[in-house]
Amino acid sequence: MAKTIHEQQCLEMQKETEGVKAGLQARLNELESLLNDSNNRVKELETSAKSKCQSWSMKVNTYQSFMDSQFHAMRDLRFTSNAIRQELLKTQKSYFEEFNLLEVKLKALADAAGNYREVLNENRKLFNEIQDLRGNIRVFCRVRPFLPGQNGKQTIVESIGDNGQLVVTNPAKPGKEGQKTFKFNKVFGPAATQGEVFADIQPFIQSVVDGYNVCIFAYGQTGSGKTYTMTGPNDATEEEWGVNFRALNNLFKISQNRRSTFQYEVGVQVVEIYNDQVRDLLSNRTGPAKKMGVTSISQPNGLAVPDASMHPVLSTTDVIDLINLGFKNRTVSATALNERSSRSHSIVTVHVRGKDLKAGNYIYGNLHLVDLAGSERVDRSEVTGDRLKEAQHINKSLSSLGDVIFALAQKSPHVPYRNSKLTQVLQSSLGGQAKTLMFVQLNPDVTSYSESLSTLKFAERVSGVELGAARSSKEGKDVKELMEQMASLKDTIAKKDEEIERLHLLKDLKNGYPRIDGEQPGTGSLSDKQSETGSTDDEKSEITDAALSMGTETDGSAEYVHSPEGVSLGKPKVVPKVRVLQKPAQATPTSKSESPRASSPAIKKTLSSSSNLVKPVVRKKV
Ligand SMILES: Nc1ncnc2c1ncn2[C@@H]1O[C@H](COP(=O)(O)OP(=O)(O)OP(=O)(O)O)[C@@H](O)[C@H]1O
Repeated sequence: MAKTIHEQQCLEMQKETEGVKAGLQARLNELESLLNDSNNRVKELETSAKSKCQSWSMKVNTYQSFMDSQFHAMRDLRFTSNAIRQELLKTQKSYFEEFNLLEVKLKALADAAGNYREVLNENRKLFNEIQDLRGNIRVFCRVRPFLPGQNGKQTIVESIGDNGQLVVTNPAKPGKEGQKTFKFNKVFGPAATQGEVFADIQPFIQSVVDGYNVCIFAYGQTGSGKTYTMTGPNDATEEEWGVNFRALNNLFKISQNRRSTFQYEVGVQVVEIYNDQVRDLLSNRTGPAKKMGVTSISQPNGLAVPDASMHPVLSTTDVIDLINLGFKNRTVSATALNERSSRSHSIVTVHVRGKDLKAGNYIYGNLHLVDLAGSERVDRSEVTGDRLKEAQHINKSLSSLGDVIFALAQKSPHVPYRNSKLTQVLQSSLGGQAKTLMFVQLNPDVTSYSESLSTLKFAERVSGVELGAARSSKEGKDVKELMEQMASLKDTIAKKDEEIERLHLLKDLKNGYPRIDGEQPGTGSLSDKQSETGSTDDEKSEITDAALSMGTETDGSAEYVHSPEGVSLGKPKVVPKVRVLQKPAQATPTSKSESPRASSPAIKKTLSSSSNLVKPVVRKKV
């Protein structure tokens, strides 16, 4: 039994052991499979770790090479920055040195700038003094070339000297006998270009910008080239521009050059004087032109014709447009001499106002550019009626212009500006500080000889008596002699001045006395008017008297030539004769020119002492 129990126990234990063994075997299997799984997993992990490791090592390599490159770049940068710093220090040093140098130079410049204005003013003064020394009334002569189709025409011009000498030959008297010599400031031959002519005018334009008044006018018979000189031919190219355009162009150029010191404004008026009436050629008005009044130059704005439209101009193109427009409106008519001849005086007035940018004050200058009407004699033009009236007005105004210039040159105390609208309009630019330049235009054709001679005599009268400062600065025997003559002439003039004063006194006393013929002024006949042209007003008589005292000749011969420089040709010791052909109307009782003073016995005596020297002429010929 015990054995059975034991056996049973053994069996149970065996069973139990087998059970445990089976369990353990299962567990072992399980563990084995787990181990296998783990091994696989480890392998997997190992593979993944390896690949990650590889990728990391690649990344590390990339990073390392990036770091290396950055390091190199940094090193280069450091080098560059060091080099730049060095360069900067060097530049700074050189800048510093240059700044110091600049400071020294700037200081010098500042000092120079301080003196600049003074030097500028001094230069301006000197420039204008040089101009004054040359004489404030200057006469240039220009000989027109023969026109196309005029080949083979005979010229009256014998020779043109560099010194302003012009010799003309009378076609009726060939040889030396028929030659006459004239002297001007300059003579331009037929080949002279517009540019060459302007080169001699330019200093006048500079004077305008410096605050002077300047008058440039062209005088001569119809077709002698007045318009060509002053404006140029129709549709002129820049080469052919006349004085007008070139003057304005130059004016703009000078003002531009001075823009750091002066600010200039330029305005233009264009008027014409026709039959002694002033018309605005740039007016917008339609219909009949408005009559314009002429004021005295004492007007604060300095405008002689305040009613004429004023056009601001900024460029030469503006000027060309305005002048062309103005000239289209000019009064022209057909004459026997020229198919379309200007019968009026055209005046382009340029007003210049310059503001001194430092001082703040203004300077004013004006420039009158005048294309005068043809100066030919009435009978030559074969005109009657209205044309005759035109011609008489032209004659009168041209004579008045001559008288004014003559009186100015004589330093006469009375300048007869009021004798014509022309001289009234130009008053601010004639006399005083003003500078006057006359172009004497000549047609060289022999058929125009007598007109040309009369033109030259007019110019001679204007220029020959001018007593500019230049003469007083010249040395030499001739000049000394001339100075003595001048002194004696001045004495004579002074005596005449006294006489004039006396006459004025008498006139005042006589004021209110009736005219001896009882005729009212202004109702005179044509001949009356011509007498008036030749004589009337007080100033004219005064000038004529003064002129007569110096010796008046009437025969028209030119034995003695007055030169603008005071150098005589031919007979230097002869006292210059002043030719006064427009004699006052001899105090004839019917003349409108008869003034109350002429009825005074004293005055009659004065006039009669000179009246036998001069014949009254229908056309004033100067
Ligand atoms: N220096 C010159 N060179 C070339 N042609 C000229 C010159 N001067 C004048 N002429 C020509 O001569 C002609 C007459 O000139 P212009 O019209 O200027 O005379 P004018 O004196 O003004 O006459 P008007 O009194 O009738 O106005 C024009 O055809 C002009 O082109």
